[in-house]
Amino acid sequence: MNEDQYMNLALSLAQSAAHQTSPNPPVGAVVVKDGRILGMGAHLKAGEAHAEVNALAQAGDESKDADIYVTLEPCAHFGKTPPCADLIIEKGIRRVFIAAVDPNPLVGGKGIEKLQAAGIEVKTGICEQKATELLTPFFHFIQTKRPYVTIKTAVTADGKTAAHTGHSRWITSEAAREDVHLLRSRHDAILTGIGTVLLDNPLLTSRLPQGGKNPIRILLDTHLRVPLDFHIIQNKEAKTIIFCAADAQTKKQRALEDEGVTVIRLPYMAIDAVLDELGKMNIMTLFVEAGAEMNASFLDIGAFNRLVMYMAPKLIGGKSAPSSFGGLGGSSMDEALDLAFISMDRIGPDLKIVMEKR
Ligand SMILES: Nc1c(/N=C/[C@H](O)[C@H](O)[C@H](O)COP(=O)(O)O)[nH]c(=O)[nH]c1=O
Ligand SMILES: Nc1c(N[C@@H]2O[C@H](COP(=O)(O)O)[C@@H](O)[C@H]2O)[nH]c(=O)[nH]c1=O
Ligand SMILES: [Zn+2]
Repeated sequence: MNEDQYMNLALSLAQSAAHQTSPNPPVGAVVVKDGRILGMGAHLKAGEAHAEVNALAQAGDESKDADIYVTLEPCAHFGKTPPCADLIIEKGIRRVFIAAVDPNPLVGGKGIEKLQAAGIEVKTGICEQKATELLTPFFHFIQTKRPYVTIKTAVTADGKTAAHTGHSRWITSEAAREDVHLLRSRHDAILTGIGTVLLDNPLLTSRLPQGGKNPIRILLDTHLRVPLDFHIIQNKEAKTIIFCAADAQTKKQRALEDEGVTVIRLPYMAIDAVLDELGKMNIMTLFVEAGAEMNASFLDIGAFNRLVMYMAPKLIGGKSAPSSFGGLGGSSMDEALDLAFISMDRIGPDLKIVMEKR
């Protein structure tokens, strides 16, 4: 195998645990000597061993004079775990191959410096594009202290998210809806608005045949209008946090808190303020599954990173049927927000289109 193949193996290890390392990045590592793989590992949980530690533990004493392939620059600081750069030096590794450099101000470049100072040969940029894609949410979170935001919308081919009556179940197929649940399980939190809750009474859990983590439910409900008997309050399979305005009823807040709900009052209900709060809670990835008005408030300030659109080959029509983004909207196409198409896949009879904001 060549450098790229070993790095691709490390990347697939990182990818396999990508949804469980938050707020740490997903990282994979492979230890190789004379064409033989001596150890491989991924970072599995924040606060636990880093990928390099797991791979070097497997390689044991044979690590001396071996090569290590790691998808992110080895850390050089004491976080919850000791620095990987020191361990790599201690184990007598000969060469270190790195995919992406860590933008974390604590780490960036320091790991490489330490390794080179110890006479270890370091080569960076192997499969860098793939590694950077996988690390995008983490890099965004580290640099902005806000979650990486994915908006999901399900539309008919004429762009509607419901009939003009509000009826919407279902637009997309079982298969597409299961894919949504997979996405939910890959996110730390899922956000919706009181409009969607009053219309759909959603559970917002990830109900997958193979199981999966339930994201924390985030509800923006300015005046605490959510009925106490709704699923988002009564269902205890996931935590629910409600953001409301400073003048919301304290009686209702107490009743919600008695149900185990966390209520956070904001001086002003704005997406920026919510994202800052979620960043402070170490929520690295946020999934927005809401209605046109909520989506429009994210669009107005460009506060999202990715848009996942599920499109069904159906036409419903209706001049007042809702679409994915409401609000006032831009007044000329020059004001349109430019995205880029990242992928387009078929899921059952539907399309899954992923776009990213540049
Ligand atoms: N109407 C459709 C969707 N509608 C999604 C709604 O916004 C709402 O989040 C869901 O109904 C949530 O329900 P629960 O969490 O499963 O209880 N989403 C989809 O992907 N396809 C559709 O056809
Ligand atoms: N997960 C990971 C790294 N993560 C780096 O270390 C920071 C977390 O440190 P700690 O709190 O000790 O877990 C994280 O913000 C990122 O900069 N580094 C690595 O060498 N290998 C790993 O597998
Ligand atoms: Zn480390």
